[in-house]
Amino acid sequence: MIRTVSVGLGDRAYDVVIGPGLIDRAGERIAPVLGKRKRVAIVTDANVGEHHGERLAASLEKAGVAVDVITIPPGEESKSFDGLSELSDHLLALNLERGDQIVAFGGGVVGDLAGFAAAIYKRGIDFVQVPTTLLAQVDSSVGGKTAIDTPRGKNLIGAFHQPRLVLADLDVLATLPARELACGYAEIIKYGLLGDFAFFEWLEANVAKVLERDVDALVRAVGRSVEMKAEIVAEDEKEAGRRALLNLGHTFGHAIEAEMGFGDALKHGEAVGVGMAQAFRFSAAQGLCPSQDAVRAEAAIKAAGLPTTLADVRPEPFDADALVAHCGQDKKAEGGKLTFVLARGIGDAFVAKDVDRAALKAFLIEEGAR
Ligand SMILES: NC(=O)c1ccc[n+]([C@@H]2O[C@H](COP(=O)([O-])OP(=O)(O)OC[C@H]3O[C@@H](n4cnc5c(N)ncnc54)[C@H](O)[C@@H]3O)[C@@H](O)[C@H]2O)c1
Ligand SMILES: O=C(O)C(=O)C[C@@H](O)[C@H](O)[C@H](O)COP(=O)(O)O
Ligand SMILES: [Zn+2]
Repeated sequence: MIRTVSVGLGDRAYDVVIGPGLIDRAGERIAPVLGKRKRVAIVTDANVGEHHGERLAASLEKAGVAVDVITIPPGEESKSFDGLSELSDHLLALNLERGDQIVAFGGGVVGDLAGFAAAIYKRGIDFVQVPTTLLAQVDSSVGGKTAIDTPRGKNLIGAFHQPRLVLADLDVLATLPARELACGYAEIIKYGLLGDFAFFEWLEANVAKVLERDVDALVRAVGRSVEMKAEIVAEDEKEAGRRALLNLGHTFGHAIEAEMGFGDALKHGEAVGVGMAQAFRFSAAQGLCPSQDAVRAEAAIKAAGLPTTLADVRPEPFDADALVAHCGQDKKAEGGKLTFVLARGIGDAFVAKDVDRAALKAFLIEEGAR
């Protein structure tokens, strides 16, 4: 039942271990990647800490690891300059040394924030990811993108910093709220939409099983997602080319998130649901993709209870110019020109450079922005 996927990055290669029962034996797997002093700071949020914190700390201590725990407030708001400042101060107060490590124990918010803190603390220390949301298990814990948000946009301040090990314990998903499970599903179906039609068809048939947390379905869904991400990251770690495909739905999605102010009203996975449906509709409107593929992609995203339109996010229309301006802040933009991930069909995404701003604005107005 345990599946291990390796991220092939030479002397920085690491394993992503997926399966049930990993938290209780995490110490045995984490201790060997630690320095001489075997000391870690677990960074977690209040929800994860309450449900699973003691078990992780006990498992590490049993393996001879000295543990301190730092608990941050749950929610995207923690992925901010203020959140980073508080966390860095806490790490300094513990006097964590360069040979010590951070264990990021939580969803993508904890992973992105703690990973970024690890990248810059005393000019960089190692860290381990123990992802506890479906989204973090299939996506954010793998690949080394770490960041915080600013009011100007999503993940705009950050670093590439790869973890030493990822432990994705499927048992912890038992306590995850259904809304968060759907957010993870958005990033899972992204892999099918961007490059694996057979996986997409399997997801169409098995969406209920994944959302019911059927273990076999989770092993397959998480395993295939991580396998695809690991392969892409190993080929293009710093997003010079193909890695941008993992951004399908994110240029639209991040723009909507920024307009919504990074709160609880719209979660990242939900924004990606809308963004991917928009990427397919925009591709169809540009004559790049059959319109029946856009309809099918949207139906598959909706089947998980995810939003797919701007009106699903809020009744008040979005400002088209503001959305276009956010797209211009996107990290894929080049020479002031917009880059999007578009599709020729389901399972066949590509990177489109120099997307026309007027066409984008007209499309967003079609979509209900004003
Ligand atoms: N670095 C990357 O490659 C990458 C990829 C995708 C997303 N992200 C980022 O990840 C973030 C979203 O992550 P997320 O969706 O995991 O959200 P999250 O970290 O906010 O977690 C969602 C909620 O679930 C709770 N939670 C987590 N695990 C739980 C568990 N096992 N049981 C009960 N409650 C639990 C958390 O406390 C939180 O309230 C966004 O900031 C996004 O930008 C980064
Ligand atoms: O790992 C990647 O590469 C991704 O694009 C994965 C995305 O799901 C993730 O949300 C990522 O943080 C977005 O990256 P960004 O560079 O657009 O901030
Ligand atoms: Zn994402």
